[in-house]
Amino acid sequence: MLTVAMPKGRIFEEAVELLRRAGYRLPPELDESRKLIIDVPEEKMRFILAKPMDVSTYVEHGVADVGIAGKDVMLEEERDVYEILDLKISPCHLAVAGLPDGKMNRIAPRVATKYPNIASSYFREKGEQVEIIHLNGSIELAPLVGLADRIVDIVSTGRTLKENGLVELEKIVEVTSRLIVNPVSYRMKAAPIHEFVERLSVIIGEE
Ligand SMILES: Nc1ncnc2c1ncn2[C@@H]1O[C@H](COP(=O)(O)OP(=O)(O)OP(=O)(O)O)[C@@H](O)[C@H]1O
Ligand SMILES: O=P(O)(O)OC[C@H]1O[C@H](OP(=O)(O)OP(=O)(O)O)[C@H](O)[C@@H]1O
Repeated sequence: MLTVAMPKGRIFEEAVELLRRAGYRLPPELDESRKLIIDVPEEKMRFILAKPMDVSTYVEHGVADVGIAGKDVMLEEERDVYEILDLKISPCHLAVAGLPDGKMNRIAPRVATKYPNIASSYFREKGEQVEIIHLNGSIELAPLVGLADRIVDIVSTGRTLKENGLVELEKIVEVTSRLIVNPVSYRMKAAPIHEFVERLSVIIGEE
């Protein structure tokens, strides 16, 4: 039995579609129900549905053998897991953004973000002193109301920035979803994990 930690939310649909294209027969229950644990005995799989930011926690602790997590989460959390495949789904990027004429007059400009670790190391490497303000969402609000001078956030279509009169200033890193594996499971369940990776690799290679 392989336990797969799946991210609820925007990655979920694409991830399930990828698995189905790889030939896994997954029941409609997976897409439709509110259950958080779904067993698929005919595929010898169990799916656990977690918040995207938490998937790597389940995999690191070994309660899931494998999981699907955004590269943004992997960079922010630095978990003890193997990242073994770029699934190339849910593409977006992390960027610094702000008001077009936003001045940075403070000694340590304020940067609002859901990604405090990524943001601090980015500015540290640039040699810029900033004050990080950790928010949980609606990051674009912060510069509009004067809470922050800049934001570090995900950009996909760019619509949220545009509709809030903000501009992208610097691209930090491209983001796609990754297949991650618990190091112990990687050894103990080598055969099913290799088969899983192989079947997904074939599908990704086709694109
Ligand atoms: N436009 C986007 N905004 C945010 N995340 C995106 C976007 N496009 C792809 N992603 C990927 O999706 C993941 C986040 O998914 P989602 O927004 O469903 O979860 P969340 O951040 O927990 O959302 P919420 O807290 O709003 O429920 C990110 O880790 C990232 O890899
Ligand atoms: O470039 P876009 O296509 O507009 O996508 C980017 C936006 O989507 C995400 O927010 P989300 O919808 O998850 O809401 P949140 O701010 O509450 O996290 C992200 O934090 C940006 O705000």
